[in-house]
Amino acid sequence: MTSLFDRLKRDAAPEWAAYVEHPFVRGLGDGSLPAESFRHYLVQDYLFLIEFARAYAIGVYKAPNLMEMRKAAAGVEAILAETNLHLTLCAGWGLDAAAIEAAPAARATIAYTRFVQEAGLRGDLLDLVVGLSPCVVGYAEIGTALASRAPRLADDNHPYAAWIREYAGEAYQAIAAESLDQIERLARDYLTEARYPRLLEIFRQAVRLEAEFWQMGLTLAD
Ligand SMILES: Cc1ncc(CO)c(N)n1
Repeated sequence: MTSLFDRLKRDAAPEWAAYVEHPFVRGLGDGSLPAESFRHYLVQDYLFLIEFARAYAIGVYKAPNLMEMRKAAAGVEAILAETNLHLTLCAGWGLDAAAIEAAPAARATIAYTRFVQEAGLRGDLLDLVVGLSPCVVGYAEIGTALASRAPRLADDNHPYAAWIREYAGEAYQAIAAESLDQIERLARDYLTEARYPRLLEIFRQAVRLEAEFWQMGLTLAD
């Protein structure tokens, strides 16, 4: 049987392609992305991760049992740990945590984080994890694709090597695999055909908001 995640991805195929093959992603891969766009994106992504961790934390509250509660808590930890990459890269540009946190959130950042928080508050844990899945699973897919394609990644001349290595790396791939397991586990207990269209709508919107996040970085939008 098709997994819930594969079904969602197939039913939102055009939106998924627009996300994982966005021009920003192409620029990351071949190194042609303007440094200014990457910096704007990364500062916003730091702000994103703080609010995204808050969305994950809703999963701790919504967990139907202790095992799911522990998994959700580990998810919060993993998202918060991801900010270390951002702090390392930002330190190279003379930006510390206080400076990044003082930056105003862009509308794309607010739209995406508030959308997933609200989907989780309104629904159950399955609604929440479906809304969170394009993030972790998508970046794992993008990281793997870029690492296999990117020229010059082996030497350190590639301007975005650290970013690509982080998301292609074993630790991040393991987090994405956990996330997929969690969706399928919850689907077994809570998925009905009647609620599938609503889950697809949450998924589709989250994927669109991911593409808009890249677009915000590319165009330096506030
Ligand atoms: C916008 C966005 N989506 C996904 C991830 C992966 O955690 C991230 N860091 N930022």
